[in-house]
Amino acid sequence: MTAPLAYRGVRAASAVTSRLPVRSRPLALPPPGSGLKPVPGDHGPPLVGHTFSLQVDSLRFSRRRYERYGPVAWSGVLGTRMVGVVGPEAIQTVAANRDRAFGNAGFYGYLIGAFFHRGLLLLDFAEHLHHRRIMQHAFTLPRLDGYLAAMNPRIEQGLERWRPGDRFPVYAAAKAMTLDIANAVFAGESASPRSAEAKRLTKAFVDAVHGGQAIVRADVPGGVWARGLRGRRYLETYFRSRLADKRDSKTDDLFSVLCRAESETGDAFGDDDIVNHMIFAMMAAHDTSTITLAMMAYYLGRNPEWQERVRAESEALGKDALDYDDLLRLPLLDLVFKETLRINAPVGGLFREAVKDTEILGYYIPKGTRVLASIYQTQRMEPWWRDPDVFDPERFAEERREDKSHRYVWSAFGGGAHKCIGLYFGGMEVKAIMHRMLLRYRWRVPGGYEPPLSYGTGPMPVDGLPLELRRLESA
Ligand code: HEM
Repeated sequence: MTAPLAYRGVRAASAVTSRLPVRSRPLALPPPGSGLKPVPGDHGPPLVGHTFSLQVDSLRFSRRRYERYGPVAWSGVLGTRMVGVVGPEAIQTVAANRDRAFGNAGFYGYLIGAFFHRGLLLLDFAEHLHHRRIMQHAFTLPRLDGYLAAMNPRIEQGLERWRPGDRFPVYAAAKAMTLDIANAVFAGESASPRSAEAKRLTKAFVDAVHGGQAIVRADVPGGVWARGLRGRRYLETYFRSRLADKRDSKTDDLFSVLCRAESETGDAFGDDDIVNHMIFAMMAAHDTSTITLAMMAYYLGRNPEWQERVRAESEALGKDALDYDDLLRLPLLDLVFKETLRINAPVGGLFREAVKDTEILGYYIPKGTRVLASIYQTQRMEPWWRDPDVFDPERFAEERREDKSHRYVWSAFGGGAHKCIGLYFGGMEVKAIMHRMLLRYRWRVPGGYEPPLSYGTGPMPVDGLPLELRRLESA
């Protein structure tokens, strides 16, 4: 299985642009007497800047930049100037946002606003808090238990459809399964995943997600952006046309729950809010869980001793379909989950825009500056992690707890007001699928294979991620 043509094209472009000379200069001069330092950096080649290098080899690019400029540096990326910041202190400044200096609407609006406008992550300050308080009610423990119960049969049917073989594309299979789960558990779509209705919904959704990752960010007919806009329009029509029924229904899918959700003060969502939140939440849940599941399978394939340990733990539980409480009985699986998210954070960074003049680690950040707080890079770099490229789940075990060195050294779910609202949902989904996968299959990575990763919102495999998958004798 080879990487798609588009990815190979971007890699070739990166090989060219990364060799072109660049001119370093400060982003902006700090106010005299402020004691602040100017942010160093360079735009990169005209127009494209460092877009290609960041997309095909984000880690190498960031490590080099760190060596050259330190923890705060600016670059030209995706048609804009962006300050990248690395390290737990810098992430904390941005995520905790104590001075209320960083807003989400500006940079996220620029990147994905055309497809996901007024999603929770794109709201700011008081309005964000108001919406979050209502949405929180869709993620309580009893709700999670209900979602898991609805998920279990879909997981079983999905795994049943897998055809083991020497090059089983686990990323593609995980994507099909999480999309099917999203249709059922989020949208409450009862149609079979093979029905025309479910396929249309899935396609619209996938197109909208891809739209946000387009390099050519314009409505060119037939282009990724244009397909994304079409997908968004379909999703709006889909959810809007079902709203009245959903408001009357008592079902337990997220769509229905959001229609009924109320904050402590009795506030509820209007129709537009529900449509916008549904589209965003499905996006936020989907690629993140899919990448985590596929990469977890990859690391377990490369580390058979860990695969056997977590399989033994799952077998000892003695049941296929998990309840929410069972997750506590799978501590080794939790270590593997955390380590996978450390090595391969699917949301690689937090995108913000300064809403007033401010500073990060003593560097001057003028109002309007776009900032990326780099989670992926921080989780993969010394001095914050020992042997950062080594898969070592036990670094999270009670005796070691390497993640305790700083509150933000492991921040795969972000932090502060916008911390992932679906973190327990995501963990539950990934673990429930992996648990059943361990009971049914054994797998390994074909000799020497390493997945080519493209960097969209975070690192993701581009080739389907082939594994040698075999059914267990006893399954
Ligand atoms: C392994 C899976 C997941 C990872 C790694 C992840 C990661 C993240 C991160 C890092 C953020 C913060 C982004 C920022 O501050 O800029 C975030 C926000 C968010 N996530 Fe997740 N996520 C995952 C799964 C989910 C799931 C399953 C859902 C929904 C069920 C979800 C819904 C959201 C929403 C709605 C936000 C915005 C929260 C806000 O702005 O208040 N995520 N996620």
